[in-house]
Amino acid sequence: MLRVGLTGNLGSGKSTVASLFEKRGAHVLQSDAIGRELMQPGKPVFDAIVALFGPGVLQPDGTLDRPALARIAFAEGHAKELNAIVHPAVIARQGELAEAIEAQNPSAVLLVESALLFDPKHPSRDPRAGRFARILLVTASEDDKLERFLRRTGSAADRPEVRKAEARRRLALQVSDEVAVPLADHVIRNDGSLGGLERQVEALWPILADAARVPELLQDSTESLQ
Ligand SMILES: CC(C)(COP(=O)(O)OP(=O)(O)OC[C@H]1O[C@@H](n2cnc3c(N)ncnc32)[C@H](O)[C@@H]1O)[C@@H](O)C(=O)NCCC(=O)NCCS
Ligand SMILES: Nc1ncnc2c1ncn2[C@@H]1O[C@H](COP(=O)(O)OP(=O)(O)OP(=O)(O)O)[C@@H](O)[C@H]1O
Repeated sequence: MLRVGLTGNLGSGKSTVASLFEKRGAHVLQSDAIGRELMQPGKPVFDAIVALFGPGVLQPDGTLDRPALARIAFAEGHAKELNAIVHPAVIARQGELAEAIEAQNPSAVLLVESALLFDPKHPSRDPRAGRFARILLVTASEDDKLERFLRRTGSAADRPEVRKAEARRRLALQVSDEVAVPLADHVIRNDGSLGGLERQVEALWPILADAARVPELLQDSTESLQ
């Protein structure tokens, strides 16, 4: 199986790219979705978040108040503590799901989608060394990222400038395209139409599918890291 880390900043278009690959037969694991699943009441991640941040992060129905948690993480500067709870659990769950996919289909292409594959403090520490044979990066202009993020998220009650400031705070915690491009094996530039995005996916898909089928290619890409 070819394990591909699919990354890019908030609003860059990773999920759109992932679904275009999925249409062609790739398997996709979305870190945000796995994170949400692990943050449900009763899960150890949920308990750890409430123990650390207090009952203020709960809604009246007992589920997590995500906007409240986002304020604590991004506006009040506690993202590091939240990440320390959520990320190891997400990575462990991804490992289990990846193994199950590989057992079913040893020549699968698996895309693991996350905005946070690179550590912003040590961006040159290559995540391929441990988890991925390839890194695929989706880039876009900052204006497009912000505009797409605003279009996709947030309640209509929030003022656009408040949501934009929130998006900028999240972006500041992510590795920039400038730093990530030289670290990636494949780059998809999402700076035009959805048709242009699909054409890039169409061109890359046979390369990834071939690499998944031919074990020597996998071997080559991991050996070059040592
Ligand atoms: C703070 C939370 C509750 C806000 O939830 P919300 O529904 O508003 O956002 P959602 O989870 O859908 O994330 C949307 C985007 O925000 C960005 N983002 C999320 N968490 C982080 C973070 N810790 N650092 C930087 N950017 C982040 C990513 O680009 C992500 O795709 C949530 O983002 C969270 O728990 N974050 C910490 C854990 C994490 O890193 N999750 C993402 C991958 S596992
Ligand atoms: N080239 C494009 N043209 C127009 N709209 C686009 C384009 N690419 C993506 N979008 C739209 O922008 C929004 C954000 O895209 P997407 O959810 O794929 O980004 P993402 O990188 O996964 O974001 P996040 O990290 O916030 O989850 C979606 O509504 C998507 O349909």
